[in-house]
Amino acid sequence: MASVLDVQSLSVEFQVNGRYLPAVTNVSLTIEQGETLGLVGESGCGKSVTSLAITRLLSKTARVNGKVLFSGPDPAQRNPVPSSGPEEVSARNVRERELLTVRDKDMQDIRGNEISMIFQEPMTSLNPVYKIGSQISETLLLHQNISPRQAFSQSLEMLKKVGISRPEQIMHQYPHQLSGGMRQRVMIAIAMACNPRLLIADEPTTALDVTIQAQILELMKGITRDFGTSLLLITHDLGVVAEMCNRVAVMYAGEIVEQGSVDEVFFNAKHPYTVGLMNAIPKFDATSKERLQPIEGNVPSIARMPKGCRFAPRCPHVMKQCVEQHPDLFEVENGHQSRCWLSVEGEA
Ligand SMILES: Nc1ncnc2c1ncn2[C@@H]1O[C@H](COP(=O)(O)OP(=O)(O)OP(=O)(O)O)[C@@H](O)[C@H]1O
Repeated sequence: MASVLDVQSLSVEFQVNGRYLPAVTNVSLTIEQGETLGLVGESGCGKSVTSLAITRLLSKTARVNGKVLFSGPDPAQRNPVPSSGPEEVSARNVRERELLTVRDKDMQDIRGNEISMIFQEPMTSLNPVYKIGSQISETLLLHQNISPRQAFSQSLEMLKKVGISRPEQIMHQYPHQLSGGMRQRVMIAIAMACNPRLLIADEPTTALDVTIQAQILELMKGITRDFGTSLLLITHDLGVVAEMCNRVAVMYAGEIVEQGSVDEVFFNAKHPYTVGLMNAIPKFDATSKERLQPIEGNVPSIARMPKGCRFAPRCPHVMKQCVEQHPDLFEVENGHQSRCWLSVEGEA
């Protein structure tokens, strides 16, 4: 079966003062059914722009190239009632569509229904003037051919699934009456209400304190597993990737610089940027006296991208070739790729 998401050579440029500047360059990635792909990198590396390009939510100043193939249920065959298990999901009749060229109306139907999104701050995504119950029901009524009464009872079920205690009362409350963690649970309920094939979560726990973060991640892991949903998890936190993901793509200055299985990339990191990110993680092991090693320097501005390797100005292993020639993504081992001249066979 085709990948749920197959992004091919995606590039995004923004028009700024009459010039087009590259925010995302030649990004290719795939996500299989039920798989979680982590997209990591420092602030400004292009993670959010990539997800907004996939969902066609970029501003009008953006120029997008490439292909975003999404394999979702054939609209004509879609089961109007959300299923509750992976078996039903895989049995759906799927059809591949290219999201950058589908009609706006079709894209609106895909968003929230077949592809859902969760963002960092739930307060900005929830509408402060509507009760929780109406906000979940609204998603169901928009995408599924059901009555308001059915939508209400399915919303209640979803609140139970995301572990909200007293769900009957919460249905009648407003977002400001809930804690941050509960609001994020509600966002997950809304995102999963229509049983999407793909969930995109952009820093979903960054605004929460650590114990709540762990609970929300655990919830997302459980619910995507139960529903058979694929997950694109955007984060700057490698600990979250280790906990949640099957595969990881590391972004730097708008490009993927390394990707592969989490084990391969974590235990056999090839790109000096990935190694730098690993060394910058605090270690809490009592015997460790190592100091944190931040990566010196900053991500280049999209207005001044280096000509060769974009990481060259910060790289501890920089060579003449790196400054002059832009490296491709080289295959290191089966499915493990690194955009570094040192990864070319014979040079490592
Ligand atoms: N509308 C826009 N116009 C011009 N530049 C933009 C626009 N949106 C994003 N950018 C630029 O694109 C680059 C990538 O931004 P993006 O938000 O994707 O980074 P990110 O990796 O998600 O960072 P963060 O973790 O801080 O959200 C940045 O340099 C950003 O300034």
